[in-house]
Amino acid sequence: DSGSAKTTPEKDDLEYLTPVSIGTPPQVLNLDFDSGSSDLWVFSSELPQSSVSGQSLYDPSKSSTAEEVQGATWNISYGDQSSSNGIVYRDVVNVGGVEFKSQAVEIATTVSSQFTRDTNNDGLLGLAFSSINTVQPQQEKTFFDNILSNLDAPVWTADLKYHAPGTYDFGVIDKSKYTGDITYTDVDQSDGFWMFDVAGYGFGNSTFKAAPFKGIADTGTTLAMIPAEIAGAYYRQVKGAKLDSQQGAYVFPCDSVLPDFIFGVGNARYTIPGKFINYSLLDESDPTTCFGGLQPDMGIGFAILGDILLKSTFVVFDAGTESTPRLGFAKK
Ligand SMILES: Cc1ccc(-c2noc([C@H]3C[C@@H](O)CN3)n2)cc1F
Repeated sequence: DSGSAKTTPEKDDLEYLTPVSIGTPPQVLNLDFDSGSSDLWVFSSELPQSSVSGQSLYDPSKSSTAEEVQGATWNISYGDQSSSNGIVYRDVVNVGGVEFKSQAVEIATTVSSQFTRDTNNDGLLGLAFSSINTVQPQQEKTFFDNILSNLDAPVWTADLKYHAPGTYDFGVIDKSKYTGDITYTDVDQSDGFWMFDVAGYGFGNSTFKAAPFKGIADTGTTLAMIPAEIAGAYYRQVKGAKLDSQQGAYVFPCDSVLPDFIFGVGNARYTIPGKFINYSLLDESDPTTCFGGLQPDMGIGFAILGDILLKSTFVVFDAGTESTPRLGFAKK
């Protein structure tokens, strides 16, 4: 098996939404594929109307193949303190033509206000390791883990783009989506994330600094949260940049020319164009102040390499053969 699904960015590339078919007849929901978590959960007909604002709802009672997982519940919270919880069904799930007949579909009976406000986002599809799936009393597997044995290759890939649709592929590495070689690096899955070593960094007219740090590849995070001292050194190159104490984030004049940011994987070097790092207006009411795509990590012990970084490369999430997972990066 192999398949490919188009993923479309919301405004400012805040998140990328991918159509997923669930049930019989298929109910299509647009999900946020998140390599930083491991639950597939959806807005559902079980939610109170006050929690729904335009999202598509999965209704298991309308699917002839839906089966409730008796007694199972789930409860998850995300980096930004948003959260959701509910009960569990199993149903047919199809992503880009790859199908699994008894995927755990976690239906939300509660969602926090951030999700209610996110009107085009019908739920999340977790692609981190199944060890951090939140279903109790018995953990469920991610879609990737479930389809793995049927895939032509034990991989899924992310080709996210700046202000344009990209693709998530399963079971195939599409050579038309990258240039040059793929550089692979080992993954430490012990925290359930795609965690790897960034070899170092450089920006503007500075030379590359071999200063390794750990980070997770997180398609569900919009920005790139990097070690505070590196973020500080980067924004010192930007005239008028300052750490907005209220936001705990760097802002700068919107007409700033931002330097490119180079990051290393092994011996390879990849460039995040400065244009990507001029992420968005801080506030729609002030057209002169902009918000940075690179921000300091909150001292959690590892960087969170989200879409700002991932969209500058072609990324291979490889489960490996002797279950030694690895990440591959290529230019595009
Ligand atoms: C409203 C909303 C809030 C959060 C998220 C969200 N999705 O993935 C992540 C990151 C952070 C880490 O938790 C795992 N990956 N955050 C999505 C939303 F639509």
